[in-house]
This record gives sequence, C-alpha cells and structure tokens, in this order.
Amino acid sequence: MPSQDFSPLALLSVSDKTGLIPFAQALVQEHGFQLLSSGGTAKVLSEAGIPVTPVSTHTGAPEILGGRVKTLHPRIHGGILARLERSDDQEDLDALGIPPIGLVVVNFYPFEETVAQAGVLLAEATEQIDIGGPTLVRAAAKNYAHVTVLTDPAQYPQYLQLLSSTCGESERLAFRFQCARRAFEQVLAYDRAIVNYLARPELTQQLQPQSDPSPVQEDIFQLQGIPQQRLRYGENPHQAATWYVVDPAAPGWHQAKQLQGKELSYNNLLDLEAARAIVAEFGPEQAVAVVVKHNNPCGVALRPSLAAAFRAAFAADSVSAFGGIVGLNQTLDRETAHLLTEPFLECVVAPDCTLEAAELLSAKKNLRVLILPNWQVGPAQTIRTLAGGFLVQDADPPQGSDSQQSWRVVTERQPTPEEWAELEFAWKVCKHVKSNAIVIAKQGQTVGIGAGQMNRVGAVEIALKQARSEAAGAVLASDGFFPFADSVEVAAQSGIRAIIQPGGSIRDPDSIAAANAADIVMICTGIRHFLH
Ligand SMILES: NC(=O)c1ncn([C@@H]2O[C@H](COP(=O)(O)O)[C@@H](O)[C@H]2O)c1NC=O
Repeated sequence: MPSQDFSPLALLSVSDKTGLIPFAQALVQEHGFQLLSSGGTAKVLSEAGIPVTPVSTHTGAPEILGGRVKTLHPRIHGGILARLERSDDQEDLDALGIPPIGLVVVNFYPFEETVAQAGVLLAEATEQIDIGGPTLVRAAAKNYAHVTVLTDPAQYPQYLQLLSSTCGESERLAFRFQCARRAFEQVLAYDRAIVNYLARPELTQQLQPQSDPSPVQEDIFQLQGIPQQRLRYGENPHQAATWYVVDPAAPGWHQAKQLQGKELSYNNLLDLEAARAIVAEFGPEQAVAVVVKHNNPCGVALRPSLAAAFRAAFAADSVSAFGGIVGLNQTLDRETAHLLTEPFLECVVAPDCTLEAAELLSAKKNLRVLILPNWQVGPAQTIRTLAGGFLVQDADPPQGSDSQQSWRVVTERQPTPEEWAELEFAWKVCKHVKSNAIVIAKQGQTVGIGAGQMNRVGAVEIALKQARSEAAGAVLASDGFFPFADSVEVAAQSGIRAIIQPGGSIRDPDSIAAANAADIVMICTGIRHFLH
C-alpha cells in the first residue's frame, strides 16, 4: 500500500453506480481509504461487503425531507473545505472533531434524462434537481489544493493509476486541478439544463393555482460594459459619468474617429446618437442633414446635395441650431465644410470626410468632427434605469415594419405622390422627437417642430407658431393619435394640407371629419412612435 500524504477519508455519493464497487474496493483494499456514503450508495457498498460509514452516522443527522438533505452538513463541508496548511482551519476542525476529507466522488441526479422523457410533470422534474451533489462538487473543486473530486465513473481508473504511481505532489496537484475544472464545467452544464427546461413555455400551465399567477419568464439580464472613457462630467458638472462599450468589435461610437475638437461630453454623445438615429432613417441615396439640440432635432432636410441639405436643416430653425450637433449621411465635402465653419456648432458627424473638407474645418478648432463608418447600425435594445432596477425594450428600428404599404388613407381625398413623400419624411423625423411630438414639413425640410409637450394640441400650436406662413401647404406628422379633433382644426386654420398619425383613438371619426371638412388628406399608420 503506497504511503499517503492526503486524508484517506473519501465521500462517495453517486446516482450512477457504474463501476462503483470495484473502484470502492480498490480504494479500501489497495489504498487504505475509509468510506463515507449517502444512503443509497452506502447500501450498495455494504451489500457488496465493502466497509462504509453512512453519512448520517458520521454527522449524527439523519437524511431528511425524502433525501432533499443528505450530505448538507458542516461535518461534511468542513471536512472538504478545510485549508489544511492553515492553523486556524485546523483548529476549527480539531475543536469540532471534524476529520478532513481527501476524495469526493459524486455524480448528480439524472435531471436531463428525466426531463427528456415524455409527460414528465414539473413537480417530478423539480425533485430531480440535485442540490447536495453540486454543493459537494463545488466545495471539493474549490479546495483542489487538498481534495480530489471525481464526477464521472470514467475517471476512476485514471485516479487509481495515479494512486499506485510514484509521481510527486506537483503531478497530483495538476490532476486535482484538472478534475476541479471539469467538475465546475459539469455543474455549469447541469444548471444550464435546468434553466433550459424551466424556460419551456408549457410549464406555466403546470404551475399550481396557489403559485404566482404571472411568473416572470425572462432570463436574467446581464449588462456588462468595458470602460471606454471617463467623461469630464455627466448631464451636469456635479454628476460623474463614464462611457462604456458593450462589444468593442461591434459597430458603435467607440469606432468613430474624432478628427478634431475638444473631448466628447456626455451630452455630446447623447445628441450625436440622436442625430445618427435620425439620419439612419434615410438611405444614403439622397443627402440628409439634421441639427440636434437637447436630444431633439430642430431642423432636418433632405436635398440632392449635402451642402443644400445642411443649409436647409440649419435654416429650418437657425435660432435653435446655435450650438447644435449636426448629423450628415454622406461624405463631408468642401462645400458643406465651408457652410459648417460659419455658425457656432458643437459637433458634426458624417460617414466620411474629404481631405479638403477636413482642412477647412480645422480652422474651427473647438468643433468636434467625427467620422462614423457604420452609422446605420444602432442598438437592438434600449435601457432606462428606475429606482430598484431598469427597463429593457427593443429599439424602435429605422425603416421597420412601418412603411407606406401598411398605412391607410382615411379621408375622402387621396394623397398625391408628392404628398406621400412629404408625409413619409415628416413621419420619419417625428419618430425622433420627444413626445408629444408634432413635425410640420414642406419640400423635404422641417419648418416647425413641437417637442415634449404634455398635451398634443399644445405641440401642434408650437409647431405651427414656428412654421408661421410656411405652414400653408405643408404636411403635419403626429407621433400619437389625436384624442380630440382640435389639433386637426388648428392645423386646418394654418393651411396644413396633409396629416399623418397612428390613428386608434375612439374619437378618430371626429378628427377624420375635421380633415374632410378642410380638404386635408389624412393617413393612419397603425403604429405609433412615442419617445420619452
Ligand atoms: N441532498 C443532499 O444533501 C444530497 N447529497 C448528495 N446528493 C445526491 O444524492 C445522490 C446519491 O444518493 P444516494 O447515495 O442516496 O443514492 C447523488 O446524485 C448526489 O449528488 C444529494 N441529493 C440531492 O440534493
């Protein structure tokens, strides 16, 4: 019998008893182990004539709750987890008379096999979730410095071979470490099988009536970010802020190249993202420019050239555009750069920039100029915090299911092709204005925007006031339905000729009647775009 430099006490607790008897025999007869075992395992061993102490005898605590608690005892876990090189751990063991355990042999209740059978009830499957086994395995794996953990009968011969060999402690430690890693992998796979099973939709029906009638079915949401930049401050100077990136390899602002200008601020990043999202509503075929202020667009324009688009977007509300953030969807050229150098602007972002344009812009040292290659790619989900948690929702996608094909003309007059185009433009912009949102547009340019109002007619009035005489012959978009006919009536008085809105109010007929009375075209999209 080789001499031992580890505890010869082994705990065997296995559901799959394959190879158990010869292995246990070898442990006892050839290597001098004393065996501890849980009920069923102890029975098999003693029937085979192998000396074994039941865990319940060792702990003085009987197995209870029909086997739900067998090995969960400090006399077991203290013996497994003790760091034998530490005198304080040793003192604890001595004080309580706990012998260290050097080998733990466990395999789990066959959960996967159980749930693979047809017609297994949730209650039956739940009983097959092994608690004590993974606890033993995790404890032994954690203390790999002193304990060997075997989780598969296929490991038995290899372990016996190691015991018989003359190899040194470093090789034994390497073996224990490898077994520990394998053990944690098995625990992980076991838990994954449980999670997958519990996610089966049909299980909800099997829940007892006294259980929660609306259990949360979602998986745990894990949010992890890599710090990209400690920002100078947050929304206000007294708020600390950091910018995190979820996946450095995926498209996003971390891939933007800043050609010049001061460091990006928290508010710059928010406004840049708002500008990107608006620009992403439009394809690259036609030039689009947007000026964003406080996360709302104050001017958006669609034109054959980028310079013309910027000129129109800026002119849409040149008062608000002061200090704005500009988003462009085409390569920033010399002509556009020239226009950008005139007003005071905070940032400009474009998918690319010519050398000439970059040179011109360099005269405006403080203007932040960014090149964002994958500007169409936005987040798939959005996240907002609240006391005690956060909310996650799918992003409102650009050019999603909301298209002309699904829209309905609800008025007597049908839109002309030009009106269809104008309404589509206004609708796309309106989606990016804080609710209640109203956008008035004419010839591919916003002329009035009512943002973040607490009542819809108030937003209409603000937008009309800003549009002034331009409202005549313009189109109007509303992000939510009209609760009353008043918004349509006010719009009609200013000469609005077409309206796009989701529809869905019980008073839709009133709004439609008001539109018909004023010869206004109205489209109901069937989809709304609140933005809070
Ligand atoms: N509850 C406990 O304390 C506990 N301790 C060990 N087991 C598991 O019981 C099985 C062995 O039981 P038995 O020796 O009674 O056949 C093993 O799969 C082992 O992972 C337990 N069972 C379930 O959690």
